[in-house]
Amino acid sequence: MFILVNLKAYPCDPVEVATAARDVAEESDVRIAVSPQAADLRRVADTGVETWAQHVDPNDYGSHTGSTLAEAVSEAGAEGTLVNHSEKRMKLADIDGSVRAAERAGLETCVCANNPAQIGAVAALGPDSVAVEPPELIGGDDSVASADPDIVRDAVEAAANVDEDVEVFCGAGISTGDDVEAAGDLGATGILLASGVAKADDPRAALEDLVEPL
Ligand SMILES: O=C[C@H](O)COP(=O)(O)O
Repeated sequence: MFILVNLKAYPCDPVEVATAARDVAEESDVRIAVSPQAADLRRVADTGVETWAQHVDPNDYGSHTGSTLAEAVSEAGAEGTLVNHSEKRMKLADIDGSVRAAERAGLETCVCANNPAQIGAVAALGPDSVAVEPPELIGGDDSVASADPDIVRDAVEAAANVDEDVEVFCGAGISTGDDVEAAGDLGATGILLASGVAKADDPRAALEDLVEPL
C-alpha cells in the first residue's frame, strides 16, 4: 500500500511532516510520499522522503508565466505529481497534456477524479495511477472506504476495464490504519490523504497509526 500525503495549502511545517514520513516509511517499510506546495518541494525532498508535486501544467519550456513546469518540479526533487486534484480541476485535454509533460520529465503520475466514470476516462490517458475522491467527503471525518465503499469498488473496476496496469488509489476522510485497511480490502493499492496528517497535532503519531495494520 502506498500512502501519499498531500499537504495542500495547510499551515503545517512541511519539513516536520516530511521528516516524520521519512522515518515512519523506513521503520514500517511502507511506501510513503509527501506532496507539499511547489515552493517547498526542494526542502521536503532534501529530507530524503519521496516527494510529489501537487500539480504540473501541460506546457513545455517557454513563455508560460505562472506555470508549474514538470521539469522544474523534477529538478526540485519531485519524483511524482498529482494531476487534476479535486481542488485543481482541469479540462480533459489539459490533463492529457500534464500527464505527457510529467512523463517527459520522468515523474510518476496520479490523476484524480470524482467518480468511477471519470476514473475510466482518465485511466485511458495512461497515467501510472488514478485516485478516486468524492468531493463531498474531502476534508471530513468520514472515510470514503466506509461512507461510500461502492465508489472505490466501482473505480477499481472502471480502471481495470480500461487498463489493468493503472493502479487505483482512493482518498477523502481517511485518517486511521483501519481506514487504510478497509480501502485495501476494496481493491485500492494506495491512499491519498491530507487533513488526517497535515492538520494533526502530532503528524508522526498520525502516520504511525496509518501504517500500523500494514
Ligand atoms: O489530497 C487529498 C484528498 O483531497 C483527501 O483530503 P482529506 O484526507 O483531507 O480528506
